[in-house]
Amino acid sequence: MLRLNHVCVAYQNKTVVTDVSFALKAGQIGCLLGPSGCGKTSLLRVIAGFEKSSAGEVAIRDEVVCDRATFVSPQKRKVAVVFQDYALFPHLTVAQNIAFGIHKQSKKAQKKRVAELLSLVGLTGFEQRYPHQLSGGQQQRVALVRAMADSPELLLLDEPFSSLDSELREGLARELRAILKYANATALMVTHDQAEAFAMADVIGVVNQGRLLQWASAYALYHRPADRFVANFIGDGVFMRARVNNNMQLVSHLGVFPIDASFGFNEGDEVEFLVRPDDIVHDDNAANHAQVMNRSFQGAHMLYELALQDSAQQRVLCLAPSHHDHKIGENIGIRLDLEHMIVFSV
Ligand SMILES: Nc1ncnc2c1ncn2[C@@H]1O[C@H](COP(=O)(O)OP(=O)(O)OP(=O)(O)O)[C@@H](O)[C@H]1O
Repeated sequence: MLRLNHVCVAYQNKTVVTDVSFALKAGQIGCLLGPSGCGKTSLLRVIAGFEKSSAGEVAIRDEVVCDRATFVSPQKRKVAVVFQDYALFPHLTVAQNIAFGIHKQSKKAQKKRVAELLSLVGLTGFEQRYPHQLSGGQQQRVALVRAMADSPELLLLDEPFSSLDSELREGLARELRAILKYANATALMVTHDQAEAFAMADVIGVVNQGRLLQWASAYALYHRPADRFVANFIGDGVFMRARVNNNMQLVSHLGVFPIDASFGFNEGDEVEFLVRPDDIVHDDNAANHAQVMNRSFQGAHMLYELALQDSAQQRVLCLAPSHHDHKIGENIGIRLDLEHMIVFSV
């Protein structure tokens, strides 16, 4: 449905997006995730046609809409954008806002479509309200269906939850996902918030400094990050120091672990491997001990920050059931239970 090949974006000859390629299938929800200023919005604007790429190609439904020789205007792309601030017209009612993009249809058809869309987002009966008479979440839902009114091929959502309270965001993200899936819409969202990306998307692209580092499911980003930035950005975790021995094993303070030859490391290499909080198991009988430096109660779990008893006093995180109530300063037994080895050169 959407394909980007080697897309670059530049403003006044300064490149801010470099060589980005990915594809979104019909009915999929994608998300571009990255820190502020990494180039996510620029990519979205190029896909919408508000900006031209400086190199590469964008295709929607196998039709090239932007390359060196082609530029299809935004109106002709069958793409709709939901902006950060919803941009609902304050002087129009909910029904008028939604019907705005389909005003060329008959009054009867408009009314039917508005009713259908309001029912989709659970706002039947809200037709005559004005935007200021709606909550933030309700306004966001109206903005979504207004964008969907003319049945676009592709929906683009630019930080759609950023003006909402943080407690609301994840719930609304899950709700919007259900609505988009029900409508079988193809959508691409940008955000810097990974909880939103996880709640909404089938496939997530992590962007940093204008480059797409990995395009994969949330599971793969968390468990098989392809890059050190992705490993650090997604989820919690720390990098532990280790050395490669002559049996292709990692020798670390928390034990010796085999590594795959495909990693391409040699004996004596100094490396770092990723340790997630759920890889550290609290075990009173374990040979290794660590001191509780900090703790935060998370309901079912307690997240401990622990200092290892090695010369560097490396820190690790440990997610333990919260009924194990250890105080700051206590020493507790831990062992490492790694499912995948994620190793990077130092
Ligand atoms: N119209 C413009 N002219 C010049 N530079 C721009 C323009 N728009 C964006 N930039 C620059 O391009 C880079 C990428 O910006 P972009 O808005 O795409 O990032 P972003 O990841 O969406 O950031 P945020 O999450 O803060 O919105 C930034 O360095 C920004 O300053």
